[in-house]
Amino acid sequence: MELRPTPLKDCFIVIPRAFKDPRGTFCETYNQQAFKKVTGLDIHFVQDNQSTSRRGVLRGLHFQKGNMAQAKLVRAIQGRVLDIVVDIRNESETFGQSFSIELTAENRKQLFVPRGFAHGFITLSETSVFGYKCDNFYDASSESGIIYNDATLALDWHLPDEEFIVSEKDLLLPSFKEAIV
Ligand SMILES: Cc1cn([C@H]2C[C@H](O)[C@@H](COP(=O)(O)OP(=O)(O)O[C@H]3O[C@H](C)C(=O)[C@H](O)[C@H]3O)O2)c(=O)[nH]c1=O
Repeated sequence: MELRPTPLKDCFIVIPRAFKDPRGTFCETYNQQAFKKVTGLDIHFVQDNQSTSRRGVLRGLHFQKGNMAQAKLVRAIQGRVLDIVVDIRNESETFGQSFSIELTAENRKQLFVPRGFAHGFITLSETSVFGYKCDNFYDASSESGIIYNDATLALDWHLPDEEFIVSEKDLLLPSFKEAIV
């Protein structure tokens, strides 16, 4: 498992080793021992999620507040997505900064998103299957988020606006400034 840093504190990229042979490819997509060895983190993931989307579907930016905040290990199981995270930890040296990365089934890249980050992704391929591990359970009452086109963050989602498919719920998300108070 390879570890690569990102510009955001405590957020990093992991790339599991792939074993290729004439049949195809095998990799351990998650191994707690290997993850702890390369990251030094003793994370106890308790919930796995999976969503399927078509090109242009933009999910996020989401986070759970307070004690129900979730660290996530996210990846593209099928297809190609642009994944974006924002550090919303007031005390962090990278507070308010964002990072984006293309996650694809082919590049096997996974992004570790620590607690205190907002997370979202847009599907760039015709379809995507997106999988992620969470270290805290879903709690609807703790859900919050940031509108995807927040002027302060000015995020680039890599597709033209007219291609975006956003849920009614996400269209009502607050601005960055409203969300972090
Ligand atoms: C997240 C979640 C949702 N649900 C139910 C609630 C809704 O009835 C339905 C769809 O939920 P939602 O529209 O919030 O799904 P996404 O827009 O994909 O949300 C996710 O998208 C971004 C990218 C994230 O990082 C979050 O993990 C998560 O919020 O699944 C559950 O039962 N358990 C869950 O953990």
